[in-house]
Parts: sequence; C-alpha cells; structure tokens
Amino acid sequence: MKKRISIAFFIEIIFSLFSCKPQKNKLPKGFVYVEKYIPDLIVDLRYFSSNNFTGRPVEGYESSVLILSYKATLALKNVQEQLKNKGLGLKVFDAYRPQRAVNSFEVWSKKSEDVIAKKEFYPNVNKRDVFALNYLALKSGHTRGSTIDLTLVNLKTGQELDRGSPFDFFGSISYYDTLQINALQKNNRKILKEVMLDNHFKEYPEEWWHFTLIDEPFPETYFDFPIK
Ligand SMILES: C[C@@H](N)C(=O)N[C@H](C)C(=O)O
Ligand SMILES: [Zn+2]
Repeated sequence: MKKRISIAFFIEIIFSLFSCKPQKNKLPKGFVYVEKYIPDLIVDLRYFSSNNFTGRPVEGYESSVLILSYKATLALKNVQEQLKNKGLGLKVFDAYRPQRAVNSFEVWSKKSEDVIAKKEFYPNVNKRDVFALNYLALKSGHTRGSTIDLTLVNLKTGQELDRGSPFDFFGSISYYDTLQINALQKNNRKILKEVMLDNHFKEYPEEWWHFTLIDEPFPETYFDFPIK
C-alpha cells in the first residue's frame, strides 16, 4: 500500500514538472497578481483585447491578468472594501503596463493611415497629437507598476456608473473638471476620486479614470516584463 502511494506521488511530481498547463510568470520582487489579493475585482484588461484606441491587442499583454506593485495592491484593496459599504465596486481597465506597450503606442501615433478605432476613441483629435495633449505618456506611471485605470460599478447589477465619457476617450470631456457633463456624472467621478485620494492615490486631471499611488515603491523604474 505504502509503495503504491509513493509511486502515485512520484508520477504526480513528474507530471507537474512537464505539465503543459500555462504557468503564471515569476514577477519581479515587489509585484503581485492583483486578483489574488482582491478576488472580487472586475477586470476588463482592454489592451489585451481589440477594444481599445489602437483597435488591436497591444504588445506585451499576453494574458488577461492584472499586475501591480504589492503596495498599490494593498491600497486598492482598501478602496474596494470602502466602496462595498456604498453598494459599489471597482472595474479595472489597466494596471502595470510594459514599456514595450508604451513604445508601440508611440509607433501607432505616427501611423496616420491607421484610424480603425478613431470614431470610438479619438474622433476630434489627431492621433499624432495624443502625447502632446497628455492623453498618453512616453514615460508612463503604469510602467512603474503603481498606476491604475478604473471605474465604479454597481455591485448589484455589475453595471458601470455613468461618468459622462467612456474609458480612454481622448477629448476634453474626459478631463475631471469638464463642464460638459451633468450633475450625476460629475458626482460619480467625485465618488471615485474621493475614495482613491483617501487611499493615497493622486488623480490625473486629463483622464478621470487614471490614478497613481503617491508613495509609489518604484518611482524611477520603467519595467518591461510582459503581462502573463
Ligand atoms: C492611455 C491612458 N489609459 C493612459 O494611461 N494615459 C496616461 C497618460 C499614460 O499613458 O500614462
Ligand atoms: Zn492610465
């Protein structure tokens, strides 16, 4: 009996060593898979899909998993807990972003003939100006691992709250302080901003969805490991 158990154990070890199951990546020290710490987080990693301003999956996004610094993850966990009392939760569109993705955005901005997602994401902006207008950054906080793009959802329905403009809409209506939105939309942006600021994130005036941890652990490092 004992011998049979040890043979089975041996086979299991060999099988797991050569298993074809996709393995999660070993992350650099200080980074974590966010959903391990916040399992009820809704994730819609837009750059892993074609539903983004480029109209295509983005380089470096090899899997639909959310990665952040451990420090930013703990702060985000508090945000999610505080929102629960209001019947709200978070939906996240982007977190850590590899430098190769940022580089690919730069290449994309120079290809004037490629406008497949213009109508939806940047109808009134010339794509070659998106960096100068601060809708994109060559040195992005996302690449430092403590910046996140997110919105609020109603916990009962799972529906996103109305913020007056969609995620990654490049236009002045996405400025936090725009006068182009109604009182409800303004209030929804305010709820998100207040809970993020309460948890040591700072806002980004040009994009209501973008927040960076104030005391970020890697303020000078632009990482380039792929998301998988
Ligand atoms: C593209 C948008 N989601 C974003 O994150 N923009 C800022 C400015 C960035 O690229 O860091
Ligand atoms: Zn962002």
